[in-house]
Parts: sequence; structure tokens; C-alpha cells
Amino acid sequence: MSDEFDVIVVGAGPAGENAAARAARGGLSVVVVEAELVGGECSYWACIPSKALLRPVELAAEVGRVPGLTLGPIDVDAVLARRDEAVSHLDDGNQVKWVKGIPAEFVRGYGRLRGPRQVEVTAPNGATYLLRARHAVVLATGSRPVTPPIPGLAEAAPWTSREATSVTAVPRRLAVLGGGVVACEMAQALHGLGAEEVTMLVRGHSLLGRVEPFAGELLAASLTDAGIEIRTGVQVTGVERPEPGGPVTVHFSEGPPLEADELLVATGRRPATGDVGLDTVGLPEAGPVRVDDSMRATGVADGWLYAVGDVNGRNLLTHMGKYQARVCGDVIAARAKGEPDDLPAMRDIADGYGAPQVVFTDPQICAVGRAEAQAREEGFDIRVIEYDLGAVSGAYLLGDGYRGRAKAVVDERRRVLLGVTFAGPDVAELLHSATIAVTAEVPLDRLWHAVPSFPTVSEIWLRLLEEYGL
Ligand SMILES: Cc1cc2nc3c(=O)[nH]c(=O)nc-3n(C[C@H](O)[C@H](O)[C@H](O)COP(=O)(O)OP(=O)(O)OC[C@H]3O[C@@H](n4cnc5c(N)ncnc54)[C@H](O)[C@@H]3O)c2cc1C
Ligand SMILES: NC(=O)c1ccc[n+]([C@@H]2O[C@H](COP(=O)([O-])OP(=O)(O)OC[C@H]3O[C@@H](n4cnc5c(N)ncnc54)[C@H](O)[C@@H]3O)[C@@H](O)[C@H]2O)c1
Repeated sequence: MSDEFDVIVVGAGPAGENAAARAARGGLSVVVVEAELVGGECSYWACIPSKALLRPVELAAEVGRVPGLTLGPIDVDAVLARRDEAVSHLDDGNQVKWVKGIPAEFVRGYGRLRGPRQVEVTAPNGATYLLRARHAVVLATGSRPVTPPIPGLAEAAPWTSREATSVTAVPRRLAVLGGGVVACEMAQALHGLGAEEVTMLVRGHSLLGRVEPFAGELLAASLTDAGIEIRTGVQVTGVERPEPGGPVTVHFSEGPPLEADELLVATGRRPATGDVGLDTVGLPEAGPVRVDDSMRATGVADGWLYAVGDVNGRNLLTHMGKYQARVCGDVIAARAKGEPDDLPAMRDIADGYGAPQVVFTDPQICAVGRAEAQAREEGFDIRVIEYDLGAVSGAYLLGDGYRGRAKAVVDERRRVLLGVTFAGPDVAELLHSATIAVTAEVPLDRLWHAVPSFPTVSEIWLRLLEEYGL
């Protein structure tokens, strides 16, 4: 194998894979370096297994809302077996084949920058060798979970999202530290799969900090109704697990301690930059790799370094990492060939709009664009419209007691949408309509002519526009 390529991609999660594919499509030679499994966190320990665990729980909740259907107990072994299928039994053979077919060279090993355009790879057997890039190096190393510095926490061997998504025996008593996306999704999944006592320990006063407050409230009500305990405003002061594999005890600044069989720590993630040689190219070793809208790292002479996905800290979401990667691969190819590098598709615009995100709980929480508070902070002249999703015929027909709500933030000056949030069962597929409306800045008077079918949940669009006065 040659040691020189047009492009070196470090990290083969969804972002790295897509950057490599686009650069190769542009005619460049590419090598992909991956330390663990091609497909990254998303494929094996994050998006895919978590959704495989949540789906039966969500479906069970839906069945419970439709009179005439009787729900049997969930066959947990079958659910775990399907999860194992979904993560290809942690075998990335097919993904490696895919990378080779891009075409790209693939090497298994840990990559570190070693000065401009150079990456040192440490192979699984410990051998090291150097790769050189003629045009660009793309860092796509993802992120790692954060463990807060709580006395005794690290020693208590808590679960991260990896252990939670690869669960083989559901614990009877589960404590969950955090109130964000991972905490909510995994609390609901594991509770639905048999964890009898699930206690969420939330530092703040609401779930899902960044979304519209009503969405977090609806989700909290649903989790509580299902039997999950949510303790808000708690401060964890210490954790103990005297016997490895034995019960874990969580201590608080106030009130009695909590004993559980496992403790899941879901307190955010940080970009995986600690040990990738950023110091050798004059960048800070910690924190995200700052990039411009062509995904090129700022502060690097000659502009040969790029960063896509979680590692640049823009939006820690698979679809956003893949989008950035498409921009990045195309820009690198254009620059390498001396072609125009500023075509409309060659800049990251979507991250600035407010990335679309679905939280796959029951109810699902979907949002795109700016929430009301953010729009106000940014000084927009806004009007807010809200509507009860349960009052839409299509939603009513989905089941009894459908609880949901929608909210839209309108830029009054231009009469376009700045942001939309849906919370309710089965609303995930609605989100893309909102993403199009927000991204394309469709005037409300034009949106009025996008007639939703009857009786679908999409009629929420009609109701929101009527609320606005159309
Ligand atoms: C539990 C959970 C559920 C999630 N669910 C969703 C979801 O439903 N939808 C969604 O959009 N997002 C979800 N996310 C977020 C999503 O997983 C990430 O945004 C996504 O994986 C980021 O992709 P990436 O390619 O940047 O990084 P990763 O997927 O983390 O991949 C990075 C790759 O780089 C490799 N690597 C790291 N350092 C090196 C090195 N020095 N040399 C060689 N290789 C290296 C790693 O081994 C890894 O394979 C979830 C996250 C978690 C934790
Ligand atoms: N469906 C999805 O799209 C999906 C699912 C899971 C994860 N993700 C992505 O993965 C990333 C990581 O998710 P996450 O839930 O770990 O992070 P998060 O940022 O969503 O939530 C972190 C939570 O931990 C709390 N917290 C932080 N430090 C704490 C401390 N010291 N003590 C107590 N609580 C503390 C925060 O208040 C917050 O509630 C997110 O950015 C998310 O976008 C996406």
C-alpha cells in the first residue's frame, strides 16, 4: 500500500464515511483510518441500537391507546436479538466492504496528526506507520461521553450509553443521571423492557433543556405516568459501589440516598480531540475543532485540515455530521482540482438554521429551527402559534387519549417560519415538512396552499396557519 493519498479520513463513523465517499466521487484517492468499527458510535452503540430498543416500547404504548387490541408481554429476548441484528453483532465486515467499494483504502488503527498533512497510525498490533496527504486530512473522530467529577462515580463503574444500548440483562433498579436525550430515551426503553424502578436524577428543573419547555413537560408527564420517577433539582454529591457488580448507592446534597442495580450516566458528550495530535499542528488539544462553513479547520496554515461530525461540536447528530461530510468531501475535491469551491451546496448552512432533531420517546419530540426563547434572544420580531395536536382528526384516530402539541415561531417581518416543534406520538415523520418550510423560508401565504390530506396528523399545518389568521 502506498503511504500517500489525496485525502486521509480519520474516523469512520457516519461523518467520516460520507466525507470519504464524496471526496472519492470527486476523483480523489482516499484512505480511511478507523480504530474500532466502521460505522462508528451511531451504528453500534448509539442511534441504531437505542432505536431498536425503543421501537417495541413505543409500539406497545400505541397498542394500549387503541381499544380492541390486547397487548401481550414484550418478549425481551426477541427485542435484544433484533437489536443485535441491527448492530450486525458488532461485526463491521459489510461496512468495511462498503468503504473499499467507495473506492477507498481502509486501514484499521488509531490515527494521530503528526504535523502538516501527516497522520501516524498505530495498528492493533502496536506497529506504527505514517500516512501523507497530498491535499487534505479530515478529522471525523466523533465524541466521548462525559463523566462528571462526582466523588466515587468513576470507581463505581457506571454505565455510559454504550452499556445501556448493549444491555443483555435489564437491571431491576436503574438510576439515570441526566435529563437530556440519552437519559430520556434510555430510561423509557429500559423501563419498557422490564426495569421496574427507574429513577431519573435531573440537575435542572426540566427535561431536554434545549427544546420548547412544553415538549419537555409533555415527555415528563408521559414518563411519570408510565411509572418512571423523575427527581428534578437534585445535586449528586457522591456515588458508592463497594462490591463490583453489586448495588450502587447515590448520595444527594439533601434527602436519603438512592440504591440501584445500575447507574447510567448520560450527562453529555465531548468532542474526541484529546489524543489526536492537534498540538502538532498548532491547535488546542481539547474542545471541538473549530471549522468554517466549508468545514475547514480555522487557524491551520495552508488550510489542509477539515473536521466533520461530532468532533467539530456544531450539532451532535448523525444526519448533521453526514451533511457536513458531503459539503466537506465536495469542497476538498473542488479545491484539489482547482475548480470553483463555493457552489451553493458547498457550504454548511443548515447548522445555522437550527438542526432538525427527533427524540424517539413516547411522545416523540421533534424540533427544527429556533425555539421561541432563542428567536427572542436573537432579536427577531416574532409571533408564536400553538395548537393541541390531539384536537386534529388524524391524531384522534391514532388512539384514545392522544396527547400532543405543536408550536411554530413566525418571523413577523418576513412572514416565514423560524422554528417548529411537534410533541406527540408518531410525529417523527412530520418533522421533515417543517424542516423544508423553515429551510426554504416558505412564506406563510404560500404554505397555505400546501393542503394536508385528511385525516392525517399533517392537518396540524392547517390548524397552525388558521391560528395565525389565514
Ligand atoms: C445513545 C445515543 C443515541 C443517539 N441517537 C441518535 C439518533 O437517533 N439520531 C441522531 O442523529 N444522532 C444520535 N446520536 C448522536 C450520534 O450518535 C452522533 O452524532 C454520531 O455518531 C456522530 O457521528 P461521527 O461520525 O461524528 O462520530 P462517531 O459515530 O462517534 O464515529 C467516530 C469514529 O471515529 C473513530 N475514531 C475516533 N478517534 C479515532 C482515531 N484517533 N483514529 C481512528 N479512528 C478514530 C471511532 O472509533 C468511531 O468509529 C446518538 C448518540 C448516542 C450516544
Ligand atoms: N434522538 C437523538 O437525536 C439523539 C439521541 C441520543 C443522543 N443524541 C445526541 O447525543 C448527544 C449526547 O446526549 P446526552 O443526553 O448525553 O447529552 P445532553 O446534552 O442532551 O444532556 C445532558 C444532560 O446531562 C445533564 N448534566 C450535565 N452535567 C451534569 C452533571 N454534572 N450532573 C448532573 N447532570 C448533568 C444536563 O443538565 C442534561 O440534562 C446530544 O447532543 C444529542 O444530540 C441524539
